[in-house]
Amino acid sequence: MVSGAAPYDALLLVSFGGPEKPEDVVPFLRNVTAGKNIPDERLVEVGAHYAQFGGRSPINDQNRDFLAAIREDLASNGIDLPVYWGNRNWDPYLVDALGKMKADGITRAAALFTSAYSSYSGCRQYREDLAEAVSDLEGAPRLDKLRAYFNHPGFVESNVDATLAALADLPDDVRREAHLVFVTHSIPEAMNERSGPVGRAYVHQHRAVMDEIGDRVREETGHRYPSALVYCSRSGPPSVPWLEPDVNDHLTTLHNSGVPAAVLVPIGFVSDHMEVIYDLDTEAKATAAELGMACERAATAGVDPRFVAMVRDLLLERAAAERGEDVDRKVVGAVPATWDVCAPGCCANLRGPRPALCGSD
Ligand SMILES: CC1=C(CCC(=O)O)c2cc3nc(cc4[nH]c(cc5[nH]c(cc1n2)c(C)c5CCC(=O)O)c(CCC(=O)O)c4C)C(CCC(=O)O)=C3C
Ligand SMILES: [Fe+2]
Repeated sequence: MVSGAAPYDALLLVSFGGPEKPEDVVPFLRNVTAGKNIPDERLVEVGAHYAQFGGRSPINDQNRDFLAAIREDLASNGIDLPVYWGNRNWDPYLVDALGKMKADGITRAAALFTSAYSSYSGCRQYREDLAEAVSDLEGAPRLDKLRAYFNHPGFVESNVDATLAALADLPDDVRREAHLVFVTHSIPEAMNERSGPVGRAYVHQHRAVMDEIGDRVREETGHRYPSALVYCSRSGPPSVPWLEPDVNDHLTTLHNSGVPAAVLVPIGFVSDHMEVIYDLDTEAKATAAELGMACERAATAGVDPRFVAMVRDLLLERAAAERGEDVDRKVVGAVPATWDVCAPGCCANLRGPRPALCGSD
């Protein structure tokens, strides 16, 4: 059978994983922070965030919904391809997913990461964990990572509509004076310096998304909302510089300069992860309430049909490229489509080299 997905015989959804019950929280945090320089106080603090939500992260349920939506989208577009799911840090683990794929006779799969941007944490670390997962698995399927999709129209347009909807939810009398506050996960400055093939891709890619959303919101509303890129979820010791400003500090700064309203746009997250429901919906919303600022949070891409259809588009694009055909790589904004195969040293591991899949190194 020749399908649009050839040479692939499967799709693998690669994600972070999260705890599903209180007893999972400590072992999950140990998995995430093994070998990382994260202070104990930070772990206690993050453990309390999970406890506040019954010890259950929303991320796995969101991936289950995403998988169901991807399967339905592929099937209704005539693409008969099994879809698997594995996580770096919690059950179902990557090694189990790959074992199942091998047992099912899968030989070559495309992999979609639930991270839209280039950085060690969002790309190479996943590639390293994939390499580790196949290291003891003779005959494991070959894997190709689908390109970073921060600037794919399916991702950006979902976020544009979510921003417009959140603006519409602000009180009428403050809407025109609102600021857009684009939020992503903070990372160490040194990690940003080494993101992508030439460095700083993490911030550069986020800025491109922020600018494109700002332009499209202006087209729709006739108003250019002032914007900033800010960060949440800083960890690591205080002596190590991470990307700033923190979202709470930024809201305070806006308030002090007389801004009465803000829309939080979590462009760094593809669904409502713990960072979104805790750092934004709980903590940042409380900061805004204390300041007396109106504040709405835009929805994440989640299972927006455009975002789900993007997965099919990226799969078919890469499949065609692997077959040696010319491909039309859909992108919006100022940054061109990113590479299919990561170059040597792309998103360098600052702790030293570890084997990684899906790259030329
Ligand atoms: C760039 C980035 C993404 C986005 C890309 C992607 O999506 O992969 C991301 C996603 C996520 N991060 C998550 C959770 C955690 N991240 C931590 C720690 C860290 N994250 C970092 C960066 C990122 N992280 C970094 C540089 C660290 C320091 C330690 C290290 O260098 O690795 C810690 C340890 C405690 C703490 O320090 O906060 C936890 C618990 C969850 C699950 C959430 C849920 O349960 O819904 C998700 C999706
Ligand atoms: Fe994280």
